[in-house]
Parts: sequence; structure tokens; C-alpha cells
Amino acid sequence: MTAQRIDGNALSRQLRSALARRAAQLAAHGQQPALAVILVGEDPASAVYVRNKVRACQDNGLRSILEKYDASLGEAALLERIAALNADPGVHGILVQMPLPGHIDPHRVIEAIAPAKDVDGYSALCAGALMTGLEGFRPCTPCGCMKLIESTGQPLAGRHAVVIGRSNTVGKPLALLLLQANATVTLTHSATPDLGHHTRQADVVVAAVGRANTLTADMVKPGAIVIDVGINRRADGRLCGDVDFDRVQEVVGWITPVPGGVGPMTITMLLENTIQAAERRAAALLPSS
Ligand SMILES: Nc1nc(=O)c2c([nH]1)NC[C@@H]1CN(c3ccc(C(=O)N[C@@H](CCC(=O)O)C(=O)O)cc3)C=[N+]21
Repeated sequence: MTAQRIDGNALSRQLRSALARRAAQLAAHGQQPALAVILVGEDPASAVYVRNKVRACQDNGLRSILEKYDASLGEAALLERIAALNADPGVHGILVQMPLPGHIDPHRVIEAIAPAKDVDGYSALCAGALMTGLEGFRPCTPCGCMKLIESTGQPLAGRHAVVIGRSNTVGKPLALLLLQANATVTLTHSATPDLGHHTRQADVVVAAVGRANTLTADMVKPGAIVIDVGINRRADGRLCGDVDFDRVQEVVGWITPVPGGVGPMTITMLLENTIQAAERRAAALLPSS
């Protein structure tokens, strides 16, 4: 028995058609949702992701403003650009593509974005809101993972979820979302001895490490759900995730491919957050009665 593939492109198409209707509704009231994307430097992978984000905006009725800067851009100049976008009422979401060149402090940049426009959900305020259950933008990749898990129809409550990787952008926030869904969560990382001991007990495994073949067939339970967040480039130039897909799919129940799994869902959640930002702004502009 091979696993069912969880198709992130198909799920994205489905969700984006509803998002496009919301964007059109806002546009009809002169409030077209707008996302500003700032790219600093020439990292080729970042260029691909940013292009995908801009295209997704165009395809679904959002306005995108792409600002590209040389890698030598100073931190003060970047902070100035963010301040201008914060003050621009026609911009609803601001995304500064990571990673930034070494001379720029990413924390300072993230905290400079107005909370109402932080559609990445990377700020300390969003992180705190996520931890406490308060309203706030949730980070896009973890939200995309949750939607992919939900799409299997398998309940998370009482299930054991094992997350591999503890980044601020994926592992840590995803562990909190899984916890909120009443899963029992194990958060593993590079210093975890015997990773397989944990993953073999998991009903859900999420791999977010950035290293090919981190999760192999001997490390998974039959019937499990496997979500692959990794994006790695192989020697032949092809993309692969953190999971040994060909062999793991022979054991588990559900699995996401790379490409075509988490990547497109990250962008779908970015559209969702940007539209939500625009909807909140539109609601705030309504005359109160
Ligand atoms: N401020 C910020 N926000 C982010 O959301 C952010 C970021 N920085 N830095 C890098 C990561 C990575 N990320 C991806 C987005 C789309 C794909 C994507 O479209 N993937 C396609 C294929 C891409 C390809 O062909 O290379 C797929 O998996 O099917 C992948 C990765 C967003 N990130």
C-alpha cells in the first residue's frame, strides 16, 4: 500500500478561489488588498519564492508592490522604507523576504513592521499572541501545514505529533498550533538523540530541518501523516524535501510532496493574511453607528 499524496497545489487552488472572491469584494469597495514585498540581495532561491508570491497576488486579485534592493542596502535605509509602507494606507501587508544580508539585523527589521501589516506573523507580538491564544496573524508555513493535515480528515485531538526542527518561523509556532488542536506534541531538534525513537511513535510527523533524508522509512509508523517542509536542492538541480519520499510513502498513510506540498500552501496563507489585513482595515474605516 502506498500513501495518499496530499496535494498542496490542489488544496491551494481550492482555497485561493474563495480568497479571490474576498479580494474582489474589497476591490469593489475601493479597498483592493495590497502586499508589499521587499527583497534585498540576489539569493536565487529567494528570487523564485518572491516571484511565486507576486504571481499568486496577481492571479487572485491582490495588488503586489515588489521592491528590490542591492545586497549593500543599509539597515537604516531598509527601516526607512518599512516606515513609509507602514504609513501608506494603500498597503495592507508588508513582507521582508528572509534571509537578509548579514549586516542587517532581522529582528530589528521584523519588529519595525506595523503589527496590523505583519502578514508573515514573525514579530514578537504575533508570537506572543499565538502562545496565549490571542488574535493575531499566524505564521504562513505552520498554518499551511495545519491545513494540509486537516485535509486528510484525520482528527488531531489526542494524536501524537512530532515536529522536527525548532525554528522561530516553522517548528516552534507549528508546535503551538498542534497543541491548540489538542495533539500531544514532541518538538525535536538537532540535539535530540535517537530521532527515530520519537518519530516511530508519531501519528503526525512534520519535518522542517532543511536536510535531505532526515526522515527515512525505518523512522515512521505505518499509516502516519507526514508533512515535509524542507526544500533542498539535489546535485542534479532537482528539489527535494527532508523526507525520503520514495521509501517513506510505502509505509505511511499520507504524505506531502516537494515541490507541490507545503510551498504553495505557505503562499496561500500569505494571501489569506493579507486579505484579512485589508478586511480589518476596511471594517475600521466603516462609520461607527
Ligand atoms: N519573510 C519571509 N516570508 C516567507 O514566507 C519566507 C521567507 N521570508 N523566506 C523563505 C521562506 C520559504 N518560503 C517559500 C515560499 C514558497 C515556496 C514555493 O513556492 N515552493 C514551490 C516550488 C518552489 C521552487 O520551484 O523552487 C513548491 O514547493 O511547490 C517555497 C518556499 C517562504 N519563505
